[in-house]
Amino acid sequence: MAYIKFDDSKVAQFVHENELPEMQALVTAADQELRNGTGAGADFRGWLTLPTDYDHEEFARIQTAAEKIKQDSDVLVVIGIGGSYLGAKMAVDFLNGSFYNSKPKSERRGVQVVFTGNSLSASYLQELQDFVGDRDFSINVISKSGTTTEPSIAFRIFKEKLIKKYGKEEANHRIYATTDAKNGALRQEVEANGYESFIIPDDVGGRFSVLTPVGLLPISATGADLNELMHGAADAAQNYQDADLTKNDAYRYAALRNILYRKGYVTELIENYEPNLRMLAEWWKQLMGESEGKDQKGIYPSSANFTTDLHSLGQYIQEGLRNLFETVVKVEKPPYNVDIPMEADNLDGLNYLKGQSLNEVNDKAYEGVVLAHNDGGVPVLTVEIPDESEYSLGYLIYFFEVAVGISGYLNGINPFNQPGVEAYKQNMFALLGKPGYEELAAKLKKETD
Ligand SMILES: O=P(O)(O)OC[C@H]1O[C@H](O)[C@H](O)[C@@H](O)[C@@H]1O
Repeated sequence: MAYIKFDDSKVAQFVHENELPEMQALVTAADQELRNGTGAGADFRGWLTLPTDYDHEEFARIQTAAEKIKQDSDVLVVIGIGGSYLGAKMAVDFLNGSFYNSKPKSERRGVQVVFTGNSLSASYLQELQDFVGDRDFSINVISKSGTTTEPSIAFRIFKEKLIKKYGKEEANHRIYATTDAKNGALRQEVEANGYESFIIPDDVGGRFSVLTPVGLLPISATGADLNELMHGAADAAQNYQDADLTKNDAYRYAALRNILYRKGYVTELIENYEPNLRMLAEWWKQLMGESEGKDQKGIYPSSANFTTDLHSLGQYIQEGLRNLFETVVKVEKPPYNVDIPMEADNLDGLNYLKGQSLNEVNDKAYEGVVLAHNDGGVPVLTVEIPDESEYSLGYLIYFFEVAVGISGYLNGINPFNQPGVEAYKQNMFALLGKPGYEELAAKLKKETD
């Protein structure tokens, strides 16, 4: 029995029975490109074997660092953007629920973990500084390139606060840097100041890096079990190796989304029924969007959070432009369940729910939505995980990572680069007067005059 249950029965009416078998030859070719390194971007496949092939000494050092942070800090300020933010935030929320940071210390397994450096909002930065206040804190600054503007600015601000509070020497012991082994400004700062540092492997791109120190230190600071997380990913790596579409659900997912894409279903909505999975969608959107949106093609990855968004986007999904398909990430057994109280006067008429728990009501909502959206012309895929454990999260991460690798090759692109994200940065640097950008600045000035 598969650990993740992948249900594609609700795309059956949109996909002819020949279509999936017809994809097999292409999937087999994509699998070979991915496994043998003959496809584009082959230098960035480190995530494929990462769940078993990682630096165990560093892994232990991460856990030691997390213990130290738990001893000497109330808050860990995690600074990063894109792949150096989304995976960590997604995992922290997934594993600890919606109110982790608000819980009293005695009810938390770790320190409060807050995130910044993921926008250029002065207000957010100020509010976060106020939130940290006079309490003890440490910083985990994360940047693969070590040169990204948003985290660099946030780091300067929180570093200043840290130095003011503790003095330079103690501050240096409270900064944990996760970056490239050799390159980038952050690595230089590590060398100069002796921060404890962790390495983002060269062959793992940012959006595939959640199981590297990028995600592991923030996750560990909340007290979550890193071994179980890696164990889940390792089992997934083992179980999603067969190129046979009847045996590999991650590959089947990749094939089906390409079949749907070619029929005009060009937008995929990732959906959940649990608010602490909201950031899973944000992580997934970078994974899919940066991997697949290139060469003027690719599925547009979007999201909806249910049942919340049934009351906002539901109308569009049901009856709007028919270019959508849905992928639901469903949790079979969420961590909690709640009974709905019965009232003698039944003024709100809810007593018909007698004997049904809130999780059962949520499940019925899911079933009702799938049927309605299917009737409305929307194909629905479901990826069901048993629970919200570390093991399940590791498994799920790997499911989507391997799926996007195959999916990208099926669509004839390099799933592992992201050339397009540089375009705006050049303009921004020129407009801000960064040295080396004088020529572009003059050109932009002419265009805007
Ligand atoms: O980790 P960093 O080098 O700071 O990069 C953070 C992010 O910024 C970029 O713009 C890339 O598009 C992302 O792939 C990356 O995850």
